[in-house]
Amino acid sequence: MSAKMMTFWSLENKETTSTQSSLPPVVSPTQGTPPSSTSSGIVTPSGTSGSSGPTTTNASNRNSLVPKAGVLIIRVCKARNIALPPNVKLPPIPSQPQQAQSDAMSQNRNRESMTRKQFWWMPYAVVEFDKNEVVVDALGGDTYNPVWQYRAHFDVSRESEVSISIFLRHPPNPEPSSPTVATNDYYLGGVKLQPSFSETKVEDQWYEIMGGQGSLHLQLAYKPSQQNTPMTFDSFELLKVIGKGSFGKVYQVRKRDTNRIYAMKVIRKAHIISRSEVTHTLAERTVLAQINNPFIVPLKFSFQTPEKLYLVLAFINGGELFHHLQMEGRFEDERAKFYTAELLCALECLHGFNVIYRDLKPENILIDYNGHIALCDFGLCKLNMGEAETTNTFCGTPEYLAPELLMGTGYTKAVDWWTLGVLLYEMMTGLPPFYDENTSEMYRKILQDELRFPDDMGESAKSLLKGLLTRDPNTRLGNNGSQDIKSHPFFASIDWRRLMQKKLQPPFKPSVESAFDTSNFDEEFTSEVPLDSVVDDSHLSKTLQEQFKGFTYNPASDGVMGESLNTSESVGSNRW
Ligand SMILES: Nc1ncnc2c1ncn2[C@@H]1O[C@H](COP(=O)(O)OP(=O)(O)OP(=O)(O)O)[C@@H](O)[C@H]1O
Repeated sequence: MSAKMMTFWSLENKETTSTQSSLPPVVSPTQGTPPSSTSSGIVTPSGTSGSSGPTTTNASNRNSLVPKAGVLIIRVCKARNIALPPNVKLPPIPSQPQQAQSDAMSQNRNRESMTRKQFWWMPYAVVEFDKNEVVVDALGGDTYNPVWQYRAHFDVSRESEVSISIFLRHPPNPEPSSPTVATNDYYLGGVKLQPSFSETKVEDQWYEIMGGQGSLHLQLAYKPSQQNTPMTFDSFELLKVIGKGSFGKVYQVRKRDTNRIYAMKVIRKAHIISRSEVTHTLAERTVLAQINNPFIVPLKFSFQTPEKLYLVLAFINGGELFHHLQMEGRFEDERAKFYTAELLCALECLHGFNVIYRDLKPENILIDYNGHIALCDFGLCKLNMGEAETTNTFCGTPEYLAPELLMGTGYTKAVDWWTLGVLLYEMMTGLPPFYDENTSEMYRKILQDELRFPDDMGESAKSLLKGLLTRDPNTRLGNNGSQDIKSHPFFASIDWRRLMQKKLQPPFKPSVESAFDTSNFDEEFTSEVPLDSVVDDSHLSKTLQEQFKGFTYNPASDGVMGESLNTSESVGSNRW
């Protein structure tokens, strides 16, 4: 595959939008008619009920039943009668030398003396709430009746499902000298549930394990925040540097009170002002805070100091798609299809909110612990793009630029379908379709060259790619709605409803040891000492500072968690 690609956007080209025909009203997700694209599964038409906002197929809509910010305490107790997937034959389990293998019943009495260990024969659980994942190793029990007795606190900033997935590690390779083959751990099933955000209720129940056998004992309790403490940098401990973008660093951090691990993106105000990027940065914050889609990285909090802006996001620890594609060269068809389908749902959701993403590329796609997609980096997205609206800003990443963007004749949401085609092509072949080391030559190829496919590519993949990589955006597949892409034969095996519920088992699960694990991130970053630099450009004028009004987002102190996508300047509080 090509080297890491840099996003750019032209400074000469001011962000402009023009409307070609009479527009449908630009609708905020919190008011009136729902966004036009409703098939993402997140937003469904609200017209029938006459309600004041979109409703959801699951409880992931933060505009309905929005809980007050607080902490959700989840205790994963134990499971019983778990079964291994058919055809899995395990080697003999070593005799039980460790104390952790003692009888499950003694766990509660004797917990402190036991250690959690990664015995391959003991299932581990991945607990997830709002894309925040905790890996829990067993304390005792056995393969079929593991005991975890683990309690985790999750920050609640919006309504989200709790998901518990149970896995078994692969037994060690009996011939250590043979090359290691990356294998997925065995998935033994899981439980998804909608927690009650009622203060008084403690849920204590056995749940049937779906996608496997047996049942799981869980306890859940929700505590709303008591105080209105503003979030500050000191609420977090910096752990590692995990990435660098054009505007600053991204850190892995630990929130001191709940112990949860997050990604913190730090942006210098002076830097974005000098590059006229304030609008984009505020757009990123607005989109992330508003959109609740299973394949988009959620924003948990944002705050600011006179010098810097801080975005606190769920930490997605399986690494960038770029990292995995680089290691493997290209992906099997099924894997490329799965990622494309999840990304299609993310883009469809953004388009439904009249947002164009504009910067799809393997570097901006993260893989979560279970192997699902999480789209990050909304620094280039464009808001308020109704169906008929065009914009002109020349921005993106050279390899992924759509022809109409290169022509400078204005472009619409359809640019995202072109980039989805480029990405699918790159995942299946290892290189973007019109790749050339010389950028000018690459632009020429994007505009003129015939689209070529390797001999071994299947007919339905070719047909989909031809559709998405159609130069004329008006006849490009997806231009009349994302459903046309979903209905393409290439996706015939995808059950879109189950995909949106994250019920399709990902074809690849990254190897992640714990929530702290950064092994899927570039050592170039993770080896760096994590320090938030002191900057002395704190003399931004009051007028300049005014531009950042509304950036701060801390549901715990704001109290209310719903907000509108179209009012980036007026939401949240201005507290710095
Ligand atoms: N939520 C997250 N979880 C884990 N890693 C993340 C997260 N957000 C960002 N990263 C890492 O940090 C890198 C840089 O983040 P991001 O792309 O948002 O920064 P940027 O400054 O906008 O970059 P660019 O210059 O590409 O626009 C990502 O490619 C990814 O590796």
